[in-house]
Amino acid sequence: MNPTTIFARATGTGRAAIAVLRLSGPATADMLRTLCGILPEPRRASLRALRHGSDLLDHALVLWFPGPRSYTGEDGAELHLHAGPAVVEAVAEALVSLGARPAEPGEFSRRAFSNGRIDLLEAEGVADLVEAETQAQRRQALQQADGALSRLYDGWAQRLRVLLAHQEALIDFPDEDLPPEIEAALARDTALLAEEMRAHLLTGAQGERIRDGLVVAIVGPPNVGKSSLLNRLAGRDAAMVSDIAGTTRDAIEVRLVLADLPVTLIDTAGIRDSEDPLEREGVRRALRHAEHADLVLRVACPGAGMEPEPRVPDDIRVWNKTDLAPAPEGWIGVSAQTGAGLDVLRERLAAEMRRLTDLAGAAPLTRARHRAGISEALEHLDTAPHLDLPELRGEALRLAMQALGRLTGRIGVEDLLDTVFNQFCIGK
Ligand SMILES: Nc1nc2c(c(=O)[nH]1)N(C=O)[C@@H](CNc1ccc(C(=O)N[C@@H](CCC(=O)O)C(=O)O)cc1)CN2
Ligand SMILES: Nc1nc2c(ncn2[C@@H]2O[C@H](COP(=O)(O)OP(=O)(O)OP(=O)(O)O)[C@@H](O)[C@H]2O)c(=O)[nH]1
Ligand SMILES: [K+]
Repeated sequence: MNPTTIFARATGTGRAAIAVLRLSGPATADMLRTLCGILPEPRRASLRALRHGSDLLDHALVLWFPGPRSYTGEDGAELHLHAGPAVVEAVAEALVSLGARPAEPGEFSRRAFSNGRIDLLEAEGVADLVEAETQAQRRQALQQADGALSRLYDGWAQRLRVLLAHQEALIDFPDEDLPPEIEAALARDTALLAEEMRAHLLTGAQGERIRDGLVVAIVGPPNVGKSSLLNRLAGRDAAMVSDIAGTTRDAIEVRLVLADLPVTLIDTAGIRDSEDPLEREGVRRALRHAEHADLVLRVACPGAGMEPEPRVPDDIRVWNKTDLAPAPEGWIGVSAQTGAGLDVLRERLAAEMRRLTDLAGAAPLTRARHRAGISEALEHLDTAPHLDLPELRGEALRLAMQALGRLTGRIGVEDLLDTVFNQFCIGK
């Protein structure tokens, strides 16, 4: 059955000069002929009057992409319109009356996937590229969209295929005089592959931090200036400041970009013993945030009790209110009031964040889906050597291969496609 021809606005809906409608599907050529009179030259921007019946809709730049040399692999087109909502609406209505329907989120990329233009990992990379807000996210997304993870996983699947062939040779000729080295080599190569996967799993910590952002919690006793510090770092008055101890009850989160990386700064309730149930809950949450954060800023100041809670070595110790008294040895001295020392603190934070996201050039896994797939493959590889029967060892290798195949989408993923593509925005 022919797929329906779909269309969507590919550009944003804010006030703008140009709006791009993209089309994909077998009726594209007919629709262009109806709207423009003739088909424009392939892949060249042509200025055309768009008409529907007697109605002149717009003067637009029109691009015609005959399949399979198109993003989706189907016939496709782009209409670069004047962005007035009434213009876009008129053209959309004309397309619907010609048999097209609005696309679902991610439907263009889903068709590109179905037509073998991109695999699932590349599609996810494209989705991340569309969402990228920081330069680190852009680089990582582009790398994945360009197939870096696909090549890695395909390479592993290929090695597994060879191992499986050797394993099957052992099954088919059990009494044959296969050199005993084969069995040993198989075990060794399987273990080697498993080690590479284990190392790759570790990159997920960095990859997911780059994609989702790092969490930095600001903790310490009441009134040391945690909220003041958050406001300084955020560059705006996000959290309330007062000289009343226990001002911040629930955590306050601010998103910002530091060292090209997305970071969520969390201001937490001042940690102290309190009878007030609300404040106690605030303290409980503060401790939980500190525990789950990628980095913790431990704040203290003159006169405040120091380090009532256990301190983790990676914590950054910040001494606030240096306008009142200098910082002791081993603390970064700042004044949230005057701004003194803030640059040093930002640089230290940036350095720690770079350390937590450093990949030394490796392509990291970037999603829980990847972590789950690699973990599954790894489990099978780790089990294989402990199975007595060569048939079972072969089956374990096959299952590991399948887990990798589901990551690229090369095998058995129908059930998974909705989850992956529904996360896309419309028009992608
Ligand atoms: N106007 C516009 N800008 C865009 C896109 C688009 O579709 N339209 N893209 C959409 O995501 C991105 C560019 N990526 C693209 C990837 C493949 C093809 C494509 O048509 N590929 C064909 C033909 C290549 C060629 O002309 O030589 C192919 O690979 O066969 C187009 C865009 C970003 N910018
Ligand atoms: N002198 C001086 N006062 C500061 C500085 N930073 C904050 N303060 C003052 O210290 C008091 C407490 O500041 P907050 O930012 O509310 O402190 P907090 O740690 O968030 O307090 P809680 O929410 O109660 O835990 C306020 O009166 C601030 O104006 C500083 O660098 N120097
Ligand atoms: K306070």
